[in-house]
Amino acid sequence: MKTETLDDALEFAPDTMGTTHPGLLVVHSGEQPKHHVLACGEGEHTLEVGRDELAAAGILDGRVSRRHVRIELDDARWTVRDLGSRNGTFVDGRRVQSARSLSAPVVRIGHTVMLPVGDRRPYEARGLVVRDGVVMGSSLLMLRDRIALIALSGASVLILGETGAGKELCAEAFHTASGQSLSRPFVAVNCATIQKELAEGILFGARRGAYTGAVTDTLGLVQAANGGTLFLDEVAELDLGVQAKLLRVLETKRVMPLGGVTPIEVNVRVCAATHKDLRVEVTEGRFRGDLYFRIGRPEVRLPALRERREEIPWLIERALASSTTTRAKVTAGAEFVEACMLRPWPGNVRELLAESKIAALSAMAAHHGSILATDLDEEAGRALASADESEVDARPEAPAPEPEAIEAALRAEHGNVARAAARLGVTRGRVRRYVERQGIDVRTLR
Ligand SMILES: Nc1ncnc2c1ncn2[C@@H]1O[C@H](COP(=O)(O)OP(=O)(O)OP(=O)(O)O)[C@@H](O)[C@H]1O
Repeated sequence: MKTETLDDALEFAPDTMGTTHPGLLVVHSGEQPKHHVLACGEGEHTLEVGRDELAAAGILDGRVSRRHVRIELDDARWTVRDLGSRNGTFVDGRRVQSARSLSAPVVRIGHTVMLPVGDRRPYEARGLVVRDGVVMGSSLLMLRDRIALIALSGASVLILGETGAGKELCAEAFHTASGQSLSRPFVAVNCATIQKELAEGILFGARRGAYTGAVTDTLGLVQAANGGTLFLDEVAELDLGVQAKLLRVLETKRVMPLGGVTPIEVNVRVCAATHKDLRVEVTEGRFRGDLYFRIGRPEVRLPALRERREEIPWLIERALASSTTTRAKVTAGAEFVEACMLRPWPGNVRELLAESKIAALSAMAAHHGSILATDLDEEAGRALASADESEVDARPEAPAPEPEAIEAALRAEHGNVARAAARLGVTRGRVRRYVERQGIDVRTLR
């Protein structure tokens, strides 16, 4: 179901003339995160960017030439052309004269990182907000408005999203918008971590003597959330028997602790989250249909970090500011930000925050005040190795390369493990294990 909001007017469907509204989003410059939209002229699809255009947006970058780069959106393809600049144009991390791509590339000129966008209007209208340390680009701001509307309607909500993308923050936003935040409880539980045998006691409580070891009455999480919000993270992992009991609690607004005889009145709002498709879980008999219709609708989808890359420079800044070790001691260089924007981040915001801190420590250990692309761990933010990859690695017909060959490849690739592995035709894991075993410091090869 699509939740109608007043904000839907801001969803910017292509207008009836079929015109697009391309632009360029400056996301980082001069070691600082930015959020500036450079617009093509009305009805135009080409934009030239140089020192003056950036200066007009308040961005001073001495490494950008007066006429630097031209970016064009034509027939759903981006073309990026260097205009004879002194310091070059980089597209997805590689210096180019000209490049064409179907997906929007990461473009770097001088110390400035930019993202072309097919429709600049949401970025202009909503901007980017950092509130209480939470970074919200235009898609998150729209999502927050939707969640607020659902909360006000009194319904529950299901948040779909990958691990680390910020589902719990969305649940907190739901709680706050329900008008329940003032002294009302917000209780979060990760259903994947509850042992099946203990689940009922944990959720619904237990009376003394209900089972061996129950020496006192224990309060369940449902009762703890009474009057407020119960956040059921990874709800698809809840045992089927417990699902039935939870549904009953929600329908009757009464909970019966294990070993109890009198039900207790409870009033909780449920916000559930999962990275699975609950409809498939229902079809395949792992999730109860009746519970799905009670807590699985309406749903909102939290975009993965790679779908909202404009937030990455701001999140890196948050990561550095959140630790006294790194705060005001290192800043993020443009090439580091660019490298981060080119990785898929399967662990989303959680992973980016952690890896930014590690990179900052690496920069500090090397005594440079700016974090470089080479400070980013080779494996950070990359897709996790699949079982297939390890199988390939283990095949007898793929003999391990000689140590000399590995070291030569590492030297040729200046310590870059992924590129050395590609050069040797083996997996990254194999080269990385060799590096670890031999205690090779790849940074000395850079
Ligand atoms: N937009 C954001 N701005 C700042 N920090 C964020 C943002 N989104 C997530 N985080 C941080 O990233 C971490 C992971 O977020 P959260 O726990 O909400 O993710 P999740 O989707 O619930 O993850 P999981 O499914 O693994 O439980 C937390 O430390 C959170 O504070």
